[in-house]
This record gives sequence, structure tokens and C-alpha cells, in this order.
Amino acid sequence: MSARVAVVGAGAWGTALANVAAEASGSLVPLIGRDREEMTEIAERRVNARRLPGVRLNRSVLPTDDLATLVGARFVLVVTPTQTLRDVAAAIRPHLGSRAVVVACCKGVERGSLALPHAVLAEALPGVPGALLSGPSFADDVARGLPTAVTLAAADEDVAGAAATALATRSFRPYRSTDVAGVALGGAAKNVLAIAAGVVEGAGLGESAAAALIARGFAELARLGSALGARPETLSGLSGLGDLVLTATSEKSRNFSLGLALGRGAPRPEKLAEGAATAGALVALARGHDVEMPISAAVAEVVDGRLSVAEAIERLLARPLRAEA
Ligand SMILES: NC(=O)C1=CN([C@@H]2O[C@H](COP(=O)(O)OP(=O)(O)OC[C@H]3O[C@@H](n4cnc5c(N)ncnc54)[C@H](O)[C@@H]3O)[C@@H](O)[C@H]2O)C=CC1
Ligand SMILES: O=C(CO)COP(=O)(O)O
Repeated sequence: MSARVAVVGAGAWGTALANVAAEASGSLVPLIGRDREEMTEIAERRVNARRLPGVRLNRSVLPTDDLATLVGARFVLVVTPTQTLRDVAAAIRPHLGSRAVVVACCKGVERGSLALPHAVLAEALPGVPGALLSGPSFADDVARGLPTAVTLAAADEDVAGAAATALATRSFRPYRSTDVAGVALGGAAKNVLAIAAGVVEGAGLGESAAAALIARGFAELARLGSALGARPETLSGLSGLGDLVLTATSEKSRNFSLGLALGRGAPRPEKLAEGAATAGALVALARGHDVEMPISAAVAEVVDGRLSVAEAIERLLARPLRAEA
């Protein structure tokens, strides 16, 4: 029997989503990783000890390194870093059935092309319906069954609705949307802004500065969103402001934690922080639309080592006074 949902990418988020999909569908969910040894170990121990420790896999999750197990799946979730999405899309292409919908679950902007995840999917998988899952959702919270609401976006509302239904459980609530660009932008930008929020905390700039960072960060996200034709209610919804508030205020966020280390002058954590790879691409995308993103630009320069944290703070505080909106 073919699976209704398959997950490609066995990191923290892929593992959590495989558990969700298994609970939602009650049927087999292949969880496909690229390292055979690691996937064998996960299959034997029923836990992804490296990426999502302490969380038992649902009995219907099938850990494997075999991409062919996704054949026939209606919804294929791609849960790898944004910078790998194009390659992974190409790798799954031969295995996709005629009714397959590919759901990108990453948050970022592709370097070089400056494409958001839905645009990468459209280019890499022409003719295959694409969708995007984003929103405030720590893998660990979701895996523990804590209440979570996310956005599932697709150009076709029926596709978004069907994918949302396929993943909904009592505690995991996907809201559907057709504003794919707005949802994609919110997820990408909030990771960059979360790094800035971590810097504010790490450098000891205080709670007032932390609130100002979220508000002014959201203002630059909204400026670019408007230029890209995103709906304001998407930007202030789960995948925009919702996810920004989560990741800009919690040390559980890997992006915030990177900022915290930079602000303290401590070594960078080794975990994935999508905002670091995305910052420069986000700013270049904004520049192409004549949109200024001063906070994101400072993050891009700090993570690339071109600007010190002290210089970044100095530069932002020296900006000319202007109208708030
Ligand atoms: N962890 C979380 O709480 C959440 C993460 N996300 C997003 O999900 C995406 C993945 O993040 P995580 O799973 O947390 O990261 P992770 O670092 O735990 O896992 C990433 C996984 O991708 C795999 N991978 C990397 N390059 C690959 C390639 N070329 N081909 C196949 N697999 C490859 C790695 O082996 C690893 O298993 C990111 O875009 C992140 O922003 C979204 C919501 C929540
Ligand atoms: O996207 C996330 C929560 O919505 C996870 O954030 P981090 O990638 O910063 O850990």
C-alpha cells in the first residue's frame, strides 16, 4: 500500500512532522533520510536521538534512506534546509506520482537565485502542485503534542485545504491560505530577525530594545511583503508576526541562539540557523524591489564577519529619524 504522506528529510522538523502525519492519517509514513546508517539506527531505536531526542516515533513511521518509498504518496513533505531544496526536489522528481503535491517545509531564501521556497519548487518541479508549510512551531513542542497552529499555503485553495486536512490532529492545526508568497516571506524573514533579536539580548541592550527590534523588524518584513504583493493579514498572521514573536523571544530558537552567541561574543552554536544563510539573499531580494531592510542588512554583515556587533548597533542607532509608517 502506498503512503498518503511521505517526509523527505529526517531532521528535527521532519521527524516531528512524520509523527504528526502518522497520527493524522493512521497509515504508514516513510521518513526518508540520506544517511543509511543513521536511518537504520532510528528504525531500530524508534527515536531520532541526534535531532529530536526523547521523542518516540509513532509506530506507523517508517525510517528509511530509500526515496522510492515515497512512490504513490499524495503529499510529499520536503523538510531539509532551504539551500538544499532545489537538489532534493530534483532527487524526488522521478518518484512522484501523477497526483503528488510537494509541500516545502523550510524557511529561507535561496542564495544566488534569491528565490523563496515556493518559487524554487515551481522551477525544479514544473507541473507538480507545490505548497508551503510555515508558522510558529518548534519541532519539540509539536512532537510532544503541545497545541500548535501553522499555515498551509498553496496557490490552489483546494490543494491547501487537502494538505491541511491530511496533517491535522487534535493538537496540530494547519490553517489554509492561498497567499504563498506572503507565507514564504514571513518564514524567511523571521529567521533573520530572530538572529537580530538574539544579538539584542546577548549584547544586553534591554527589554525595551527587544520590543523595538520586533516592531521595527516587522516593519521591514511588511515593507518587502507589500512589494511582493503579500496580503497584510498574512504578514500579521501565524507565518509572519506569529513566527517572528516565537523565534525572537525564545532561546529554543536556533536563530535566536546564534544571535545570542554573537551578541555575547561567544562561539557560534553548531546547529542549523537558516537565517544566517538567508540574510544576504533576503537583503538582495529587498534591494531588487527598492525596499530598505536595515536590521536584516546588519545581520547579513555580522554573520558574514564584515561588521562587528558594536558597529551594527552604532549604525542602526545613527540612522536618521523618520516617520514610523
Ligand atoms: N526545527 C524546528 O523547530 C523547525 C524547523 N523548520 C524548518 O525546517 C527546515 C529543516 O530544519 P530542521 O529539521 O529543524 O533541521 P535539522 O538540522 O534538524 O535537520 C536537517 C535535515 O536535513 C538533512 N539534509 C541536509 N541537507 C540535505 C540534502 N542535501 N539532502 C537531503 N537531506 C539533507 C540533514 O541530514 C538533516 O537530517 C529548516 O528550513 C527550518 O527552518 C520549520 C519549523 C520548525
Ligand atoms: O521555525 C521555527 C519555529 O517556528 C524554528 O526556529 P529555529 O529554526 O530558529 O529554531
